[in-house]
Amino acid sequence: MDTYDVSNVPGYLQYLENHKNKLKNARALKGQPAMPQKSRDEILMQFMFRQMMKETPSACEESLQSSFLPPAYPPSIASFNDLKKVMIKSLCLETHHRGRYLLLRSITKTHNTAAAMFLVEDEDDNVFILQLYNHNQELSGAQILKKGTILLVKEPYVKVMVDGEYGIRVDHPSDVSFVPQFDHLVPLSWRDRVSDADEDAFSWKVEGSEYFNQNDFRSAIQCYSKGLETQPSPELLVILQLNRALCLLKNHCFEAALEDVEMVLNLSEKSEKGLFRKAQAFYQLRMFKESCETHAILARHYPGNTAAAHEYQRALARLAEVENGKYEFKKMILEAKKRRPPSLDRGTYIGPIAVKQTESRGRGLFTTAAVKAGDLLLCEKAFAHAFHNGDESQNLRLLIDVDMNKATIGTQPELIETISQKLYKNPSLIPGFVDLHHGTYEPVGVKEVDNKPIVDSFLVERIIVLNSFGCPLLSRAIHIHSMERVDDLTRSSNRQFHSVGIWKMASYINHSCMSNARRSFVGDMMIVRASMDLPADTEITFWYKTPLDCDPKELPLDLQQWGFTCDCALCQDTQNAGRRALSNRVKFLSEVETLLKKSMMNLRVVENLLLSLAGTYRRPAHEVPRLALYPSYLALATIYCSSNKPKKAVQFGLLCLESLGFVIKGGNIPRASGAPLCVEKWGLMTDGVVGCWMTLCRAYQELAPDLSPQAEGYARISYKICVGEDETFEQTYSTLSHRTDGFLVTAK
Ligand SMILES: C[S@@+](CC[C@H](N)C(=O)[O-])C[C@H]1O[C@@H](n2cnc3c(N)ncnc32)[C@H](O)[C@@H]1O
Repeated sequence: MDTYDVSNVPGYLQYLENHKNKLKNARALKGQPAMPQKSRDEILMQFMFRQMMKETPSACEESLQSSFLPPAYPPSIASFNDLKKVMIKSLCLETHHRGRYLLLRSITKTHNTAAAMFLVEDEDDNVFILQLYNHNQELSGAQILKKGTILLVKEPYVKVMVDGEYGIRVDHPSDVSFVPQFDHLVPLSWRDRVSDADEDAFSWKVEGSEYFNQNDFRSAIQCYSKGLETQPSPELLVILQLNRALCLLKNHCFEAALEDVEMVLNLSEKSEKGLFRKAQAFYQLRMFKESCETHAILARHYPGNTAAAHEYQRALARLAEVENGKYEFKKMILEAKKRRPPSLDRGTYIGPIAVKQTESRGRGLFTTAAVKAGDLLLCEKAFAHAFHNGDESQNLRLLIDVDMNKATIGTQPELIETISQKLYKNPSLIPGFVDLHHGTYEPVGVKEVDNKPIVDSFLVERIIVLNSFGCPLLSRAIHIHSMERVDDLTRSSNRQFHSVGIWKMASYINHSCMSNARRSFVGDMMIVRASMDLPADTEITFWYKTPLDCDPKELPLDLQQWGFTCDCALCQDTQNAGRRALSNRVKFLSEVETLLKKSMMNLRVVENLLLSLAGTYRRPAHEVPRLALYPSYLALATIYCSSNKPKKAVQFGLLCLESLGFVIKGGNIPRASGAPLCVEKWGLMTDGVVGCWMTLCRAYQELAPDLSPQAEGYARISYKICVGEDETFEQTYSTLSHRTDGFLVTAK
């Protein structure tokens, strides 16, 4: 949703086709020996040269990096004990070596491009390229793969890579493990020291702490684990377990950290560090209630621990957000502007909504109580978010997925990696994530093997394709941008974004062009508000793609990517409209748009054309919105308001809202009675609606001053629905603005 899909853009389409051809040619080599007929030195020289060339971008080289997804293959679900060792010399091309494992040692440093890539050797001294996908963040900083790192690859997949080289490709995090030097699998010739037998728990603790001080948490964890195996004294056991818990926290393995501190607290229930780390692990797992409960015990026993007291306050604030849905949105906006990535430390509020089975759209999200337009339904922290800072091409990638016939530009590869690693490190999150819609993809159905979770990165990718949202840094900025473009009639809200994320609860919302809710973003928080009054037990829908800006003939929208066709009233009506009515609609619309772009125009001619355009619709607008009309009505309302014809401004302002499906009472001039202005039914919500209400507010000032603040009130609700909050309304709109739609050009 709102991602940069370039699958049908000619240049990329060609790219996709070329890639498919390469895959076809590669498949023809299936089963042939993979080991190159070159000496070890030749391979090494060639590898280094290629990496050097990749690191020195030439002037003509495109800055956009590509990631290619091969046809999906399942992760290994074999137990290590059932696997036999295979050597490089026996590997075959385009083959998944099921029932086998490779023990490898890196002989070069890592080159982190789309994948972490390096040369490895086996015990026969044969060398080969290894590509580890979804490991870049894991293998960065102090944890970068050093020369001499030992790895075990389960059921290795050997591929002809895009550049024609041969290599082992690992996609699933659970298919590879980093083997400590002292593991019994490691041959003596690969060890720095001959034996670790004499090392005691204390030595392991010292060694672990050295790694910790270098921020190499993976190696530190290995040392502390080894120390724990050597029957340490009770004091040392607690230290090793606490130290390992800290490293696990730093390495984002929050569940394992929790297990360690529980062990400590079983031995010593008042351990200050144990309680503190437990509270931190719960916080990171977003279990704020449990975190607060642990903090309460900590505060009782250690009232002087100021760091813990500070974190307790933080956990209490999160809990309040989760329970009450009260957020300081202005503060969040400032934070989102400053923080990179804009990851906000906030809790998720789930309003009066619940997931339920629908009749024909799988599961959907429903209201559990009646709500009003503008009410907060959901304010959700991203499960994972990959941010792209618009100015740099740094983490921007072209992702080619041959299975799905899809090419996207954005941060999708980073998101696949972030989620794959998050699940691998915190397996309790797997069921909730893989419950998300994944179409026809068949998961392996095995949760763990040898006490390690199985993570399928292709399943992760498929879930991302079907459930991810492209998102701006701030929806408010997008709103401002669309209001600044006064000359653009449509003020497009059909946007595509390079940043992408997964919001699990929002993923259950189905699409309808006749949407009744709208999403907006502040950093990595998604805000979903009702865009109309909804009774209890109503299915909540929003746009995967907006129907507002498309050519009338483009309905029903192309939603093929999600595997369904929209059958809302709008799409059905367009399909039933008949060719003649549709081509007339297109013709009149184009004529009106051309006229409205001119600096001098005959407004009577425009009005007559709009009457003809309205005549192409058969059903009333409150049943089927008249999308081709609303931008022109809005333009006329603005023109009449600024040329001091408030009556006409009211007429066209109301027509604009009615064309979007609104039913408004008490707004017409002359007034039939002194009845208040009242929206009896809300229509489709687009950014322009805010300006339309503000134009009405201005026009009523002269004609019916009591209606003016009511129109402003509706502008405020509409603003809240569009940008997620109304705390910044006064910074953005004012009745004193020199613009008739109240927009403040100084809004930032
Ligand atoms: C993000 S998921 C929405 C939740 C999903 N219905 C579920 O059961 O998890 C997107 C998928 O929902 C289904 N869907 C969404 N809107 C639909 C609609 N208007 N009509 C039919 N299916 C729809 C499609 O299968 C689509 O790929």
